[in-house]
Amino acid sequence: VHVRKTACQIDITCCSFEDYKLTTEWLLNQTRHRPKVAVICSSGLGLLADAASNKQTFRYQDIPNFPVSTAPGHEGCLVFGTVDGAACVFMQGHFHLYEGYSLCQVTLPVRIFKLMGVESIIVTNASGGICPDFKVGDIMIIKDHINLPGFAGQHPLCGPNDERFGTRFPSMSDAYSKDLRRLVSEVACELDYSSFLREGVYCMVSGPNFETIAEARMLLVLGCDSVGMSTVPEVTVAKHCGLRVLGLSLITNMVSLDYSREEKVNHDDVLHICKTRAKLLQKLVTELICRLQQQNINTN
Ligand SMILES: O=P(O)(O)O[C@H]1O[C@H](CO)[C@@H](O)[C@H]1O
Ligand SMILES: Nc1nc2[nH]cnc2c(=O)[nH]1
Repeated sequence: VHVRKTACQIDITCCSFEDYKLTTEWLLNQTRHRPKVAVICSSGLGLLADAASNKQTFRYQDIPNFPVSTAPGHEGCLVFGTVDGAACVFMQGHFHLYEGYSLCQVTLPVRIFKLMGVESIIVTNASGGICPDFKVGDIMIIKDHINLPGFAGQHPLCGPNDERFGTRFPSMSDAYSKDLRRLVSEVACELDYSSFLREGVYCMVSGPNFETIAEARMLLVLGCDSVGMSTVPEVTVAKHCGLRVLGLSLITNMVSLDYSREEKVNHDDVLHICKTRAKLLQKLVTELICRLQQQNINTN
């Protein structure tokens, strides 16, 4: 990992292809698992990894080049295992801009997964509901996103493009795989989740503060259904390097759009809702992985 200057002479911490390779080879030497599916577990959802068997766990601090999780509710472990025979890797906790990491560091694990042979990535997060029809505890399949930090130049693909990962100008109109969205909807219906299953647009803000009411109203006008401080960089880098992506967002609170509302969101409440809904999400994710294993979908 080294510091380099971009064209606009801002120092950013960046990884070279050799850095990614070094970490990938280190992991491949430490584990026999060869995952095809990666799951990024959000704030308070590390439990998703509990469904795996034959687990092998690495602390982020022990993995070369890996950042460490500093956000509360993020365990900071990489867990390899099998779900119904399918080899998977789970990130218990991910990284955020607000922790002070560069977007290159935030997205480093995604490229390592790609080099390890992962084909599909399931990204989960906790978010605040903007769509007035949503309720706390809903699970939103992410149909699309708005990359607000990206509009301001905080974009994980800024800087020299490495063609070994993907093209300079990737398409993002199909970032979230239609097949995976259809499959997860089917699985959710079978599990009788329809009453709290939604689909919508996730917006990333950098955080760390929650939204002002004026900001929340702006997001509603922009067409956002929920808002959070993660996911978009990982999804962008995953799509850039050809991974198939599914995004699931747990609505942990409703964002205040009204000055008369006294309730205020806080991270403890976010974590509490994650805890109460984690088992449901775990069932959905594990059932989905089983189905992927059976069907071995090849189209995007
Ligand atoms: O996106 P994840 O990390 O799931 O968590 C969400 O919840 C935290 C705020 O409570 C922020 O990190 C926000 O992004
Ligand atoms: N920005 C933002 N992130 C969240 N993560 C969980 N809830 C929220 C929210 O209301 N706003």
